[in-house]
Amino acid sequence: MTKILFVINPISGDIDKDELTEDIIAFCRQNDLQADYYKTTGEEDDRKLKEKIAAISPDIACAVGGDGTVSLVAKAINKTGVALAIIPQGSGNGLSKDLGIPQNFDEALHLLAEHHIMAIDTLDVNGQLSIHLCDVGFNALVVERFCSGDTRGPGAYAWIAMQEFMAYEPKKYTIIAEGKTIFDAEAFMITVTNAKAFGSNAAINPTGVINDGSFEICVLEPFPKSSSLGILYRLYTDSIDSSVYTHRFSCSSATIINHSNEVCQIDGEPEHFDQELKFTVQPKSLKVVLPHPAE
Ligand SMILES: Nc1ncnc2c1ncn2[C@@H]1O[C@H](COP(=O)(O)OP(=O)(O)OP(=O)(O)O)[C@@H](O)[C@H]1O
Repeated sequence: MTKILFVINPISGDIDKDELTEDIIAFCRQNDLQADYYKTTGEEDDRKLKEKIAAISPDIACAVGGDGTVSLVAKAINKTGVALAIIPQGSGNGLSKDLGIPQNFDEALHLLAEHHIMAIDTLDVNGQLSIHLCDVGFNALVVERFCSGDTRGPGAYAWIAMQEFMAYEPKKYTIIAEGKTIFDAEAFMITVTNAKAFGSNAAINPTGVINDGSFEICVLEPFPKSSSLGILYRLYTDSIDSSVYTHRFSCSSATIINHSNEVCQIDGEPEHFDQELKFTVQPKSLKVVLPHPAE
C-alpha cells in the first residue's frame, strides 16, 4: 500500500484547507492509500517535518500549499528517495505549472492514485537546494520587499514591482562558467534555472529541460524603459530570445560574482550571501509525481 504524507499549509493562497482535507481523507480511503498528515505552523516546520519523515518513511510527500510549502517539502525529502507530489494551493505555484501538474484540486489529487514518477534535476546554490528558479537583481529585490510586507497574492507582487521598477539601477555581475568568463557587465537581473517559467507564466527560459543535466543562466541586460512592454510581451509569448537585451547560457556549474552584494531569491525566498554565488546542477536528484506522459 502506498504511504503518503500530506503536508498541508492552512494559510497558503488564502484558501481554507479544512474541506480539502476531508476530501483528501475520503480519496485515500477509496483508493487504498495509507495517509498521514503534517499541518504547517510557520514555526520550525523544517525540523519538525524532517523528524516526521524519518519516523514514518513515506513513499510520497505531498505538498498542499504554495511554492513555499513545495520548497519546504523538497528540502525535507532531499536525498531520502521519497517522491514529491504537489496539490497546488498557492498564488504562484511555479514548479507545479512547469511540471504540467494539474492546477485543479481534484485532478491533482487523482494523480496520487494514477501517476508516473520522474527524477528531475535540482540546483545547489551555495549549499542550498533550489528546485525551480533563483535570481539576483530586480526580481529578487521585489521578492524581498513582497516577503517582508503583509499583503499576499499576485496583485501585491505586481504593485511592488511597478514601484521598484521606476528607480531601479542595474548592477555589475561577472559570470564564470566551466572556467571561462562568459559575462562581465551590468545586468537588470540574472535568473538561474532548469525550468521554463515563473509562477506568473513569464517564460524566462523557454527551452529549459528539467532533467537534461544542465541549467540555464538567463541574463536580462539594462534596457531603456521604452522597451519594457516589448520585453514583457516576449516573456509571455515564449520569445524572450528575440530580445536584443537577453542572453542565455547553458552549463552544469557556474559562479556569479555579485559585485554589489545584491539580494538573491531561491524559489521565492530572499537570501543574502557573500559576493560569490556558486551553482551546481544535481542531476535527477528529486523524484516527482507527474501525470502519465501523453501517448
Ligand atoms: N500555520 C501557519 N500560520 C502562518 N504562516 C504559516 C503557517 N504555515 C506556513 N506558514 C507560512 O506560509 C509561507 C509559505 O506559504 P506558501 O508559499 O506555501 O503559500 P503562498 O505564499 O500563498 O503561495 P505562493 O508561494 O505560491 O505565492 C511560509 O512563509 C510559512 O512560514
